[in-house]
Amino acid sequence: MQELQVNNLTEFECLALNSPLNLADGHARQALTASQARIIDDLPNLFAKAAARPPEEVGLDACRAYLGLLGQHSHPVGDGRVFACYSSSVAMEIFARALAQTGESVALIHPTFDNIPDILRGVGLNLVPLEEDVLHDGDLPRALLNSVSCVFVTTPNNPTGRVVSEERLRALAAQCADHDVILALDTSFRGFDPRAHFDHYRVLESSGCRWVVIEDTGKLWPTLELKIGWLVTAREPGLPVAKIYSDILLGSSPLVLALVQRFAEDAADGGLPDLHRFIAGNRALVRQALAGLPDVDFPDLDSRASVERVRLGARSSLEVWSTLREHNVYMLPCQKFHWADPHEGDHMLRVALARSAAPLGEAMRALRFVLSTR
Ligand SMILES: N=C(N)NC[C@@H](O)CC(=O)C(=O)O
Repeated sequence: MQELQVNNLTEFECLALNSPLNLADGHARQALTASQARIIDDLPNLFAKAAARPPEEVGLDACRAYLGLLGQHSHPVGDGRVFACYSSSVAMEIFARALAQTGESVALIHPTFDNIPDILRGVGLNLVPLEEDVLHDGDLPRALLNSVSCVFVTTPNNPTGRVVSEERLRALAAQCADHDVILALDTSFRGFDPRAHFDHYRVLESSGCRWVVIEDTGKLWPTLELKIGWLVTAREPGLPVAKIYSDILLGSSPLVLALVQRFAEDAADGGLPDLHRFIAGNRALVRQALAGLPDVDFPDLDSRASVERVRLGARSSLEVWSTLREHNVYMLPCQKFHWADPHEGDHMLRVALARSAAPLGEAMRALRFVLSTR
């Protein structure tokens, strides 16, 4: 069989897109709840209302609803430094292009989803891996901060689910201020973990550091990729973000913004705790389905994110992935999360949890079968 050449995690995810047993991407693919289905049924009305209002108003209401849902009350919405993009990756590309005009090196959390290092390298930036334990254990080394123009952190991290605490964020922002290093946060998974709902913007705005935050509505709700990535900046980020945003976008769809607002309001009305219980139930299903298999365990016991890593002992994640594919079941081998040292991921898979129980259960039975025969 011709050797399959897969260049990044998203290409692994593309291979899975048409399978009913796609547990590869971290996008929300569970069934709509009843209240979410009512919002979708109301789309014609949403369309008419969004069309009749000034786009800026629609955007402000959507951002306030979403960030307010997640505890981000000190967000600078309305201050000309919140940029709505079609996705968080578009927001990241705009940030990366702006950053590349002012600096050369970025300390990037390791491991993390590989489209982040790929986007940063794609604009010519050099990357220095920032191991999670180094990030979480205390102040960053001065030598590191003196060698980069930006520290880029995914929190909660993907795939580990580790969250930067309020105390750690305050200390990290203070260090970045002292060294005049930009602090960038990708908060795409924040919706799943209440530990990430402290007011990050209050901490950042009072820190004195230059900062950028990328918010992503795309991981929470099954809206068929109708989502917004917000790029939010400090008052004076020292980056041409507005200029590069205008090079790429005039703005995002008022209909999508209005949809995000309605889903955020539904989440505030009990939907978010329900979602947390749903993901926790799926995490328990995964761990129960694989219980008792020799050398199989779960490295991220404290994670609340909508993904779960499975450690496979000496089994090769690529071989397991290939065998699962023969059963039309897809997950993610973890090598490419370890963008600076892929072998660290040789024996781990990532399972997507934002899926309905039936396909998740069927895929777990297939995974248990494959692991029990290796
Ligand atoms: N632009 C890209 N590559 N999008 C894929 C990304 O959203 C998937 C993801 O983040 C995850 O599966 O965890």
